[in-house]
Amino acid sequence: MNESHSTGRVLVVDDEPDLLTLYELSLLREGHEVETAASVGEAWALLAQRRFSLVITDMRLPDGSGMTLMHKLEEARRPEKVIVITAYGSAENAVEALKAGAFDYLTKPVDLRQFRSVVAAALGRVATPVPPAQPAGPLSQSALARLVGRSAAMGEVRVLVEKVARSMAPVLVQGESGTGKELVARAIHEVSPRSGQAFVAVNCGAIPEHLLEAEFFGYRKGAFTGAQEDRAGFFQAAHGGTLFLDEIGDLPLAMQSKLLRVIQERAVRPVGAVSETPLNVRIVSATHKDLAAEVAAGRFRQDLFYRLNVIRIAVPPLRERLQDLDDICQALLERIARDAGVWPSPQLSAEARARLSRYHFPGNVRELENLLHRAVALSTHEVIEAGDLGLPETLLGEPHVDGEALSLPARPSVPTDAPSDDSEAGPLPTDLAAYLDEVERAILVRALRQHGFNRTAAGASLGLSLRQMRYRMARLAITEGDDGPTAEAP
Ligand SMILES: Nc1ncnc2c1ncn2[C@@H]1O[C@H](COP(=O)(O)OP(=O)(O)OP(=O)(O)O)[C@@H](O)[C@H]1O
Repeated sequence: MNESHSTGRVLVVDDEPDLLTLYELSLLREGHEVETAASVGEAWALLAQRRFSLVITDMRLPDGSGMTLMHKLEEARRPEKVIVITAYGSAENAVEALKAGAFDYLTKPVDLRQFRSVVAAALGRVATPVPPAQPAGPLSQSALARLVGRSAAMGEVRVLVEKVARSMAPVLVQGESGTGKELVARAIHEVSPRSGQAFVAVNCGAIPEHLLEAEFFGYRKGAFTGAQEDRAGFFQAAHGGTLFLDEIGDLPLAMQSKLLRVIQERAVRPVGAVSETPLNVRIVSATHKDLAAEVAAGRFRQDLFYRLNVIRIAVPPLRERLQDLDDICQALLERIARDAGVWPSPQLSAEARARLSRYHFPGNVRELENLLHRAVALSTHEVIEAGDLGLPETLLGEPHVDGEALSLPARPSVPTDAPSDDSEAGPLPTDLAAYLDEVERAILVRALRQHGFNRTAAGASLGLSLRQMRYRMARLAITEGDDGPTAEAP
């Protein structure tokens, strides 16, 4: 691993002399300068004399806890990174330490290979911070800058992004579809010391179940039919950087166990390989689902939830931060115009803005983006009028007051053009599957019509992702040609 070449000055705090010697020897062998302390008091005395690159502390110390030391460092605004060592099975302590800003944690009995790898990760870029990577093309603006919005909620999201970027702690980004979860994940990566390394984004719901293991962990040549050469998986590709696991709630239970193991062991074994390779990957995951409810329903492993949910960033739906609408529209219009080579960028008329602020955006910022794309393409002037927006009249609510959330539209009732649900009196269907398909088809077509054939918005109004919507439309042979063109890019 390339980080193992960075050396630093390390303070190790533990009251067990044998362990202290073990850690010390291991660090000296790696070329680090090491000092040791057996209590919070001793450690603080050493810290008063000099700066360290890293402090490794046991959680339980005779005169306090590792957390005490961390809080003292935080209060004194010291730059030292902290790794805490917790007793086996005390995950709460580890989580508490990560939340308090620890770089990472190790569990007793400490595996020395892991120990070296975590230390290397902590010291990796201390000496020479890498400037944030500037992705090429249309993404050239940093993700944090693209996270537009002056609402308190968005301000909080940006503060959290900058705060959590410093550590290794796993982050779970929660929010409805299209709210900007991936943008938040990218921003965390770009602000972090890992920004010079890879950001690998994976949509967990889009990979066929039988390919998950090979895609995530890679495989060795000959591991299965068709494996003609060694291939790295997402984890290896993200080594040193950040792995973004989008739609984590869609991961099947069997794969959840394997993922948990890799996260706990910090090592990955490609399919067909005999040994594991140590890994240094920061995990950011995202979901539109309520994962706690998924755990309660037995669809998501509690231990994995616990691991991933160390720090949670909630991205609110657009309808709950309509104060951001003007700024987001402006940013999106500038981006759309720039990508299309149009100048100056089109503006929204006052009426168009008022109309947008009365819409509840089931597909959130992505829906707004699609809507503006279409409006720019359709409008013949530099000013986009309300009529260019193609907003369905039926979904416009009351004008919002002071950024209050708008109420959602009523749940769709049973479609009138679907087979009748006259359950008491009518005959039972002779083919239940076909009957239910008809009901589903009618509902989907109705939602699509209501949303001007915008699949994202129609799907969101029914609690479905775009992918699920596409799948259902394909299964039920609902084609775009049937009912008019779709309103969004493929
Ligand atoms: N605050 C914002 N300001 C400007 N643009 C934004 C903002 N939030 C999101 N966007 C844009 O909206 C689009 C959707 O964002 P993103 O893909 O991050 O959402 P998501 O929540 O990950 O969606 P999904 O759940 O469908 O994966 C992107 O083009 C993104 O750049």
